[in-house]
Amino acid sequence: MTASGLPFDDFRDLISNLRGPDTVALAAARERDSQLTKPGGALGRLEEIAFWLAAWSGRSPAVNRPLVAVFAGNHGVTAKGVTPFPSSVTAQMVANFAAGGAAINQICVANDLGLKIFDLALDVPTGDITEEAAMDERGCAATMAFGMEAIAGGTDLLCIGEMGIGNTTIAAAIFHALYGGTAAEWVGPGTGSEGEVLARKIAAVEAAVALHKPHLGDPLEVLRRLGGREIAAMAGAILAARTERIPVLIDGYVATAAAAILHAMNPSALDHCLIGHVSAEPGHIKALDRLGKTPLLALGMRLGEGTGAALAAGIVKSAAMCHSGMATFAQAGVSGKD
Ligand SMILES: O=C(O)c1ccc[n+]([C@@H]2O[C@H](COP(=O)([O-])O)[C@@H](O)[C@H]2O)c1
Ligand SMILES: Cc1cc2nc[nH]c2cc1C
Repeated sequence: MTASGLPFDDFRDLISNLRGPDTVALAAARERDSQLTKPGGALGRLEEIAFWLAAWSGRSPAVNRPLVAVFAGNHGVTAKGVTPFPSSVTAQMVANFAAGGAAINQICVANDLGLKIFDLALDVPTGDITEEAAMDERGCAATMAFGMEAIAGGTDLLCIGEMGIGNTTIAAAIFHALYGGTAAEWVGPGTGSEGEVLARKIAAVEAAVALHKPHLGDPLEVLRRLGGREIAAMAGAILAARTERIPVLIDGYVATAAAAILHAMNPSALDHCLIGHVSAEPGHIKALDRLGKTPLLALGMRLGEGTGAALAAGIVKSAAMCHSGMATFAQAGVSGKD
């Protein structure tokens, strides 16, 4: 935070001055790929992933310390009856993550990924977005800064995930504010809302966007007013990864809402990110279209926790291993094309 400026000023500066891809590392990766023992292009999107790793890490493609960061927050809007589960489940699931009992724990073990959980003042839900701003500017900026620290321990592939009862309402409000359309277009079942709960969810998203409308031209105001702490922290983590040359995998509908805030500020802000999977939440594919992103996986999942990103990390690891470990035609004595 600057001594004189407003809390958001440093983020605005950072986002408007992002560095681009490392074109030297990218060219070297393309050159090596052309020599590997396979027909050119035969590894399909795995080759593109290896090039993406080179461009955004600035090194030869490698994934040695992949990390899943899961950010957890609670939301005042749950008072409006927008989700079938009580907010207490957020802290209970954080305890389950710590004990190793959640889906994300198993996927991390299966793919040899590190896992860190960041819980964000779960006892103090953010403001109910249908009545007030979720956060004040200082709190929102401080939470983004906290998210930036997620990579302090070091990683070379960051998977972004979240846990927060009520946060599919929050994500829908963010997408509705950024991309327009109707509230109903962006609202889906989340953990399983239907009937009256779903109707209240649509009404809450409509009411929140109407209340804050005059301020929603500024994406950081969308984040502050309609977001939540885990959304702000994910935005901070994605941004910090860019400045530290760490490629990022984004999870589902909710994590994508955090990414969309950065993209609205600078359309190149997500160039170091791939989308791990498309969630079953119906608004996700529409949001990905707006971001110009093609997800790696489509498994009908709608859990959150970073599970879709973590599964995709297995593919990214394989892409890096093929690139770094395969023999060249010359090394293996395999004949090239006539
Ligand atoms: O990100 C997704 O694609 C996604 C889709 C459906 C549900 N979720 C998870 O479900 C929780 C929020 O759902 P809800 O119904 O309480 O708004 C939260 O913990 C999310 O991680 C996440
Ligand atoms: C049990 C449960 C686990 C979750 N993991 C992510 N969101 C979740 C929501 C619920 C309700």
